[in-house]
Amino acid sequence: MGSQQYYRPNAFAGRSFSSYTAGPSTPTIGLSSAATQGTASASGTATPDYFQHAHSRSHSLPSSADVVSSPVAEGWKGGSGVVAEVDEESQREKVAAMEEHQRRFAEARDGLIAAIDDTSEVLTSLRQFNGERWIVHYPAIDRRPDNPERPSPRRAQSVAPRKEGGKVEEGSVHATPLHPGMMRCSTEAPHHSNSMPVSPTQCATPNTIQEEEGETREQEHHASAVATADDQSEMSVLRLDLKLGAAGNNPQALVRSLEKSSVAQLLDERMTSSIRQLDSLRERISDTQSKVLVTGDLNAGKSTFVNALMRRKLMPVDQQPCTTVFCEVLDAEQINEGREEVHKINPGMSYDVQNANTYTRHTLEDVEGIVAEAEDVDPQDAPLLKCYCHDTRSTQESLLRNGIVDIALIDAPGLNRDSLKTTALFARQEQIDVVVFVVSAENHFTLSAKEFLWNASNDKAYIFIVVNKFDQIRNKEKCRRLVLEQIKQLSPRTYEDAEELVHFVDSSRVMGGESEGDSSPIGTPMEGQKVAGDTLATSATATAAPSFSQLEACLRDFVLQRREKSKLMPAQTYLLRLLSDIDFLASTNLQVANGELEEARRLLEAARPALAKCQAAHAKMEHLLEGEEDTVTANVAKDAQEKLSGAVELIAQGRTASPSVTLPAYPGFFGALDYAAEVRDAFLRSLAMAVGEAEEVARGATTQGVARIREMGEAHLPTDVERSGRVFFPEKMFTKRLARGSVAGLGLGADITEARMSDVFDLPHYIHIVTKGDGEEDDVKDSKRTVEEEVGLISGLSLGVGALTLFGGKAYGAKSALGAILNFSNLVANPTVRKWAPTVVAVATAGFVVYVIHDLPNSIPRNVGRSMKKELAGSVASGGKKGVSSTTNRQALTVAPSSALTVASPPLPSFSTQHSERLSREVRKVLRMAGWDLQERFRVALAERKGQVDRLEGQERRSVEAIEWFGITGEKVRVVRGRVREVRIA
Ligand SMILES: Nc1nc2c(ncn2[C@@H]2O[C@H](COP(=O)(O)OP(=O)(O)OP(=O)(O)O)[C@@H](O)[C@H]2O)c(=O)[nH]1
Repeated sequence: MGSQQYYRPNAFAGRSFSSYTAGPSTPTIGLSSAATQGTASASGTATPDYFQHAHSRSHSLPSSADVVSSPVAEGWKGGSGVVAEVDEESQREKVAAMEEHQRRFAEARDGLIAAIDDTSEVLTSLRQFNGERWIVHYPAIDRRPDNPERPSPRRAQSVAPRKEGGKVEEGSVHATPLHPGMMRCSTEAPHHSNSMPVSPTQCATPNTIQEEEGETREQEHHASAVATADDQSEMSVLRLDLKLGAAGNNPQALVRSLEKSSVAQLLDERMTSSIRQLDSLRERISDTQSKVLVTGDLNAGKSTFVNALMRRKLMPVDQQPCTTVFCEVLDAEQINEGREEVHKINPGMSYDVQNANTYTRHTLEDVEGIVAEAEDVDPQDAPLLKCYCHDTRSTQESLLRNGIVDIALIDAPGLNRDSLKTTALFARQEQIDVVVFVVSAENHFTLSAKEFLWNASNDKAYIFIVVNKFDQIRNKEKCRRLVLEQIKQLSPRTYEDAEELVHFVDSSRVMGGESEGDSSPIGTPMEGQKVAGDTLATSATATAAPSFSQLEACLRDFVLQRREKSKLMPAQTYLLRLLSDIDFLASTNLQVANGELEEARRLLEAARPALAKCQAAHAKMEHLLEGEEDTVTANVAKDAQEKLSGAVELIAQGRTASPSVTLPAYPGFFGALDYAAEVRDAFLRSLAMAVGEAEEVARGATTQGVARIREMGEAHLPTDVERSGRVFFPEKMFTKRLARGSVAGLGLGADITEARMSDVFDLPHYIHIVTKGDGEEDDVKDSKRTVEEEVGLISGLSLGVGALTLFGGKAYGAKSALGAILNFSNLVANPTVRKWAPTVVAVATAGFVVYVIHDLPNSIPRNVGRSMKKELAGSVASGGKKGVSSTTNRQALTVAPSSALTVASPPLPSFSTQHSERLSREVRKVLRMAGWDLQERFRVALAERKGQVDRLEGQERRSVEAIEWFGITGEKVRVVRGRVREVRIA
């Protein structure tokens, strides 16, 4: 066996690691037996250098106990010098193997620590990615059978597919060969973390073949644990524990029913707890200390056993149950700067040896008092003691100072109903590497013991069992058989390794043979022991019986081997499971992201052109709408203007604006004024008819406009956009005319219907005819003439006629009057005329009056028409005197009472302009509404398309990012996973 070979646990099985030097300060080969030491010195093969280049805590040759207990050594005992040389060679090999073992342990530990750090980093960034940039998909969502588009990502992508019989299929990327045995192991995953590779057979028969078999078995054992951790068909560490409500039986259904964000939130919590777990694993594997919990039935001799291991009386021993505290025995030399003392942890404090506030100091002698004080305390509140003491034995013999690892021995209270739970909880703590169960050979296993063992073996698989007080048993074989049978039931694994793990001893004998209690004070080193630093001189009383020495040797092996198993393997198993989960998550999410990217790009191929098309259609439609609105409105306005202007012209000529309205019959001279009123009414009705006709034309034009807008919608709106269901009712248009209460809603004042004298005798008109000789009037001048002026003209003309008769008279109106005077003067200058003038004038006047009266049926409509035309023409200037037309509704609102003759008023549009504006306004309103409806549909369609494109672009961006992220992460995880898988735990 060369120094390069891997450490093989079974090579040491049945023997011991119990021979180590005290460290670099004592670089001698610490042979414990004087004879062996002598041989080693004589041969001169043990050089100090050998240990110095290796480990600070190097190991040496086995102790005498080893030699005595080893079957090989038994055969060599008392042999020749050749035998001694072989022995020396064998020890050297052991040392070399142990060094290699330590090196490999450190390598494995460092590898796992690095993997823990990497995994923690990956998890942290996954959490961050989950929260900020991507909702991590939980595999159960995507592996639904009803979604064939998303095939289930194969969990075992990096695990060898298995065929019938456990053979590995070709193309497997898994390096570890799988075998039928693995299937069984797979179902017992929890135990593997504590699995003990040493078989009883190998312990008893250390031949080469069996060692090799043992090695193979060990490798397989480890491989199976690794494969089990790797070969998860479901999520394990990051598995969501979904057991809620009706869907509790079907977590996948529950996952699907939950929002993805809720699942991601649950996953985030799971990842957070995994990060915490990684931290604690890191702490645990970095911790150089191993904890050994000594527990068992009441009065079984636990304290005696601890004292025996320490070779000094530390814990109080009594025939009555007495231990009520958890007392952790530690090496003062290594941990407490060589000071022997007891730290009683203050309740509720987390112990820190550097922080004196977390504990109170006591002496070793105080332990008995503390234990006595705590007798009535609830086990849950049992004090925790840290008991620092020297173990003055050599590293070859001492469990505490073994030269490799710091060990803490914990003396726990005896199991009874009250303390069972507390101790069971304590035993399950991850920090506990080994449980040593002390049972009295006299009582075997009590109910509490069975319950504890049953539970503990689930968690720890292997329990170290000390059957104490064996000296009290007469029929030892029977006792041994019965106890082993019980162990077989309670902890099968322990039973399998019974030779290593079950020891029948008499602890009290180690302590000087005082099985009925020792009266020596607590803390007293045993006879033959000296204080720390002194060379050990083992006395006859301090030498344990062979069976106890063998127990110690096995316990040391067990603890040291367990240390590696219990510290590293859970970390490796956990890491592999976690990394497998992350890898699974990464590949699932990679698939999902690829699917989403593909989907986003496929949909974008259609969505982007659809958006562009919609935008273009919208722009075009806006332009068309504007044109349509303007065209229809302008046409309507023009038509109305023409129609109504024509109507007003007809009225001005004394004709009705509509053929369907006829003038009333003339009632005679005495009814002339009433006739004028009826004519006015008829004209107004005809005007209303004309307005109605203009409105009808506008309705038609609007209906056509609305239809064209609808057609525009049909032509340009995307096909998937719902069309407007609005129905246009043209008859609802123009229900309101200009002013309520005005005549026929024409926006005219009520006084327009009232007849006036000028309707009957339009003197200014007559004067105009007389003076100008034509029937036309100066509209502008007339329009400026006020009511008062007209009244003056009428009276002036009457008076003028009188004056013509009387050749005298008063002043009469302006220009016409002056013209008359001039004509009259010319006539008067002629003597013939002067002679006949009165007669001629009288006849002419009479004839004129007769003519006027006779022409009234014709002149009244004309007078009324002219008058109305003026009123309908509107005002053309502002700030002028208010005319008759000021009585229109609009002017009535803006012009002050008649007393205010000069007011600033806006120009009043004509009747036809008002109505054409009104019509065009309403038409524009209707068309705008129709257009607005279409615009709104376009707006919604555009927003939808824009939103869809934005969403898809976001999905595309996120998917690309996720693909990159999960690709890199998956790769990283696989690398870390490969590294973890390669870690070989001895
Ligand atoms: N004959 C014999 N007596 C023993 C042995 N070990 C312990 N005793 C005696 O058994 C009694 C109880 O021993 P302890 O060590 O106090 O037992 P314990 O399990 O620590 O007791 P609690 O912690 O109080 O449950 C004492 O009187 C011891 O002297 C042994 O191996 N042989």
